Amino acid sequence: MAEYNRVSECVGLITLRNPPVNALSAAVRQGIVDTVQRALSDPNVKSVVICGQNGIFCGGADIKEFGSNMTGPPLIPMIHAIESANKPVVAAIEGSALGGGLELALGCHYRIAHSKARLGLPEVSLGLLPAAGGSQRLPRLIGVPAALNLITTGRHVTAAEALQLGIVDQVTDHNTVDAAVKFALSVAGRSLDPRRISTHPCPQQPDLDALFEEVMQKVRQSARGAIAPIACVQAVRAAATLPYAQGMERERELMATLFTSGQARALQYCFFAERAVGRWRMPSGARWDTSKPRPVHKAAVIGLGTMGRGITVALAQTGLSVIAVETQEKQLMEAKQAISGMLERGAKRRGVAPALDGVIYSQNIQAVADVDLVIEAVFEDIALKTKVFQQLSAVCKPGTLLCTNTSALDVDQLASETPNPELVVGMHFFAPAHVMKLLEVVYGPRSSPQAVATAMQLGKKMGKASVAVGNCRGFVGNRMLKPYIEEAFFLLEEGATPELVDQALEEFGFPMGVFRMSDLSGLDVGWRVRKGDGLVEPGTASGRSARIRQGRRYSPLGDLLCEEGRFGQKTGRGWYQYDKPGSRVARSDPWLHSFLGAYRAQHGLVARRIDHQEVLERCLYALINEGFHILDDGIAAGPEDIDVIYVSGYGWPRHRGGPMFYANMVGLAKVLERLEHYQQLHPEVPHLQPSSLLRRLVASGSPPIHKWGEAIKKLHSQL
Ligand SMILES: CC/C=C\C=C\CC(=O)SCCNC(=O)CCNC(=O)[C@H](O)C(C)(C)COP(=O)(O)OP(=O)(O)OC[C@H]1O[C@@H](n2cnc3c(N)ncnc32)[C@H](O)[C@@H]1OP(=O)(O)O
Repeated sequence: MAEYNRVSECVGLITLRNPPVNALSAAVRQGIVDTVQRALSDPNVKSVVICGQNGIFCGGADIKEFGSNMTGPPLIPMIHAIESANKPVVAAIEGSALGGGLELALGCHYRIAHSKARLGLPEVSLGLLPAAGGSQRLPRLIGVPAALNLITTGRHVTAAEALQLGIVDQVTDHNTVDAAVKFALSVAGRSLDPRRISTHPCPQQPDLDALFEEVMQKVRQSARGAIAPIACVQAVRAAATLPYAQGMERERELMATLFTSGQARALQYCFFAERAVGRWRMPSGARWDTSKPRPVHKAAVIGLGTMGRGITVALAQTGLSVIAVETQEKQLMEAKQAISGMLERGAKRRGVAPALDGVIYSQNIQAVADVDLVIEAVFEDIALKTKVFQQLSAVCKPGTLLCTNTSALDVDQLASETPNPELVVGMHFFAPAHVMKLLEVVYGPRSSPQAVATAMQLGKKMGKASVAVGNCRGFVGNRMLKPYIEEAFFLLEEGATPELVDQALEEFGFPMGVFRMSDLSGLDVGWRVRKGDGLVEPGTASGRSARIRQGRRYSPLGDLLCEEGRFGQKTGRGWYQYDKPGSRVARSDPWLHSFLGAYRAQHGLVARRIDHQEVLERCLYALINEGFHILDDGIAAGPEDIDVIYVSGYGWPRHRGGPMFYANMVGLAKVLERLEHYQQLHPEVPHLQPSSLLRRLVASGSPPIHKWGEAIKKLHSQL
């Protein structure tokens, strides 16, 4: 709703009230329409101020309403009525003015912002465009290039940048509403014609066609199949080339296409999923809202390899004191130099001072005696990690939380080697740890809720999408990746090439296909794991039996490449070839193609034609199937957890919502039918055997994804 008051005798003050972000719900829109009319019809009111309660102007349209039949007054005429008013209307912007919130402000005649406010048109990140006149007014106000930048990226700008761009008229460090009221009084009675943005022509721009062509090309490249950024460019083009009314019509048409698209649904799902994972719960019943995190002022990182360095930077950038420990002097000095460089570059980018003094370097593990939390990031070796944990248990003050950054080892086993297993959790960072958004917080049966709450809160402070997951081999992300990679290997055996598989996955929207990604991360990583699992055998055997290991189909292709010293980019050869070791541009490698031919001949495999559809179904449905196993096992609390992990850490295209959302969109029955089909063709591949949860969900009528939680509970209680 919107509240109306008269202040300073002749200013009508309208306050948007819809916690937490004053979203423009039907009730708020109705409130604005009513109160604006009231202010305009009151002869004692000379000017109007619109503000939001609780220090936030407005977070935009109410995204929750998008999925339902929208009622209440529409935004466009509401904003138009404000712009057409014959009394000055001033927006008092505190906190955020985003999306429809900024569009409302652009309909006002003046905008006053608090210095800490953020403004933006983030609709593109929800699969939409600013369709309440924003795509038409902003270019008229700030020019085409700046508007294109803001609208196609959805980035939020500070009040200072907004002032510089001309979005706001004044910035204040004081009470914004008071400043806006004072301002409103000062402009009462002035002509409003020049203040109605929709009546302005777009500022002239030389060589408009070339500009739009260049931007469109850039946007198409980075969009990876997302349609909203392209529609945003088209809408701004309409602003630049058409009269306002026709531009609005084009805005409406483009929005109509986007609004009902699967992409908008997926992106809006991601928005809520990212918030839902913060409300974590464990199978024990422990939950986010009943578990109090411990304060963390001082942290330590043990082991300053690539991961440890990134973690140190991520911690220091949150303002924590960090003790960074590396036992070898040379490595410690190298790490210090690298960490300082990363901190300096990060600070420069963010326009702040680097937190160099926040990190203390030491060769001695005793230096961590008084820290609140330790993150161990030594080499992935259970014996080594166990030793470090035992040392930490002896050195640290009582109650220090012990976290392990492992991607594969058993967190429970590690915890059981310490006197206080309740203080142990996994913190699985992704490289580079100061850049990548994802953090899996891994709890074991003995991890205390407080330990989980503390790690989750620290993750949030570091700006990570933190997801609490149970302990199992590979946790959630890597566990699901295994069948995906295995299917890609099998496809090569059956006749595909790395180029074909990668192209199908990249067209789907992954930034890199499985083979280009494997070249980037290093083929030796998986080789080491497979060796540890006793799967690697000398490469001379041939025939089907050579490709069945531990009772299931196995492809030794990756092992054979490693035996050739082809570890990917770092050796200049992998699934592709590179100009030199370390170079990043992958080129097709004729050697690899003849190697595949020889391999198939040796194993009696006849290459067949494989299309993109089969690549997608085999790789993605195998991965999704593992996701259902994970849900059934209670390792992830809900599909949102899996989807946030995949979108934030594994390059799953956000406009497809994550693997479980994608399965829901494709239809669970279809996923089940295709898995059954492939399982019949490949009975020796257990990961193609449909999960029992998937079967049960289909049998119970394929409930929509937001009802899976209930369905899973019900299905479990029936077991
Ligand atoms: C014809 C025209 C038709 C449609 C036009 C659409 C234009 C639009 O306006 S689309 C919406 C554009 N706005 C946004 O994208 C802003 C989204 N919100 C945010 O970026 C942030 O929430 C924030 C406003 C910057 C506040 O951040 P923070 O303080 O970190 O809080 P959160 O945890 O993010 O949010 C708190 C709580 O509010 C819910 N919420 C936030 N924004 C909206 C919204 N626009 N609609 C509905 N609900 C919103 C958010 O989901 C959180 O609630 P949970 O229950 O935790 O999910």
